[in-house]
Amino acid sequence: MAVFSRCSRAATAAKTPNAAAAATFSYLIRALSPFSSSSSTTFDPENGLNCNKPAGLGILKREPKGRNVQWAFLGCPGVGKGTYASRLSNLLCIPHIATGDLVRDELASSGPLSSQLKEIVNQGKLVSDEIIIDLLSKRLEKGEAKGESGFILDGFPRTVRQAEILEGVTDIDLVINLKLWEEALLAKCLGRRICSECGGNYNVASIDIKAENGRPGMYMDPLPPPPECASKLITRPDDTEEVVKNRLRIYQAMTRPVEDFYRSRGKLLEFDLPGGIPESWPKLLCALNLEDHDDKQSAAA
Ligand SMILES: Nc1ncnc2c1ncn2[C@@H]1O[C@H](COP(=O)(O)OP(=O)(O)O)[C@@H](O)[C@H]1O
Repeated sequence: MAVFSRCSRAATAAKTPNAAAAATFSYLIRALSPFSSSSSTTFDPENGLNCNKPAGLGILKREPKGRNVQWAFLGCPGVGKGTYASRLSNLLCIPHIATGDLVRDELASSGPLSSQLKEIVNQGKLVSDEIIIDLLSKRLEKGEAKGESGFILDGFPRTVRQAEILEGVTDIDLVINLKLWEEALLAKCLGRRICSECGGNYNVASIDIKAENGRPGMYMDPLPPPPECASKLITRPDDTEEVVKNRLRIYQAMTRPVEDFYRSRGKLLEFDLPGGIPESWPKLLCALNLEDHDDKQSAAA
């Protein structure tokens, strides 16, 4: 609650995004910089990636800043931000923080924001910058208390104002912009299933787009649940056709400009997904100058 008050004060007192940032994220400056040495993944120009896992890990060759990575994923609903952010989080041993998950946790908690959020999310609209920053701040604060540092953000920033606030308090290393053909996005959102018990994410959609007009075809296998989850699958209430189409429209209006924000700062990595996980994961690793010698994740795709 203390963080929420600080956030509200900052939002009303500050006139510019950066001024708002300084107040709103004041504790984040303490939380994120300098990085704690207790973390599990660090960039080291001499030795590359230093991770607790002893062998078979990626060797990170870029961003030798001597601290944990701070990356963010951009991309339309259904593109696979969660899938690839979670894989990179496992590989690099840094937290994957999805603001959509924070919103859903808040919804499930029946806290004071719950009914307000339910209406917004179920219509496919964006939650206010103040609320989302408050949820993210609390998550980072909790992580800091556990010794976490560095992060892979998924679903944040989604507005230029969020990007400005984030940029005002920390130096994001890289923003990965995942791209997929629009006809696949809708099908992937509609095919999304979640295990109500373990929270695992699966997809029943089988994407088969035929080649046409010089454009190659694309095939993406479904991502079936393991037998123990098969009878417990649920669909997100905001994954209906009408709401997904609205989310796609809102992405174009509100989040597309965030791409330009990072492009102009030389931080945007554009990545066209070539297909499903087996084709895309190795190519993404390559684009990031990462290696995964112990790629059990693809086998479990
Ligand atoms: N950064 C954000 N700003 C505003 N609203 C957000 C943000 N992140 C998540 N949300 C809310 O949570 C919902 C679900 O987010 P997410 O799981 O990231 O969806 P998607 O699969 O569409 O990328 C969004 O439609 C929006 O209402």
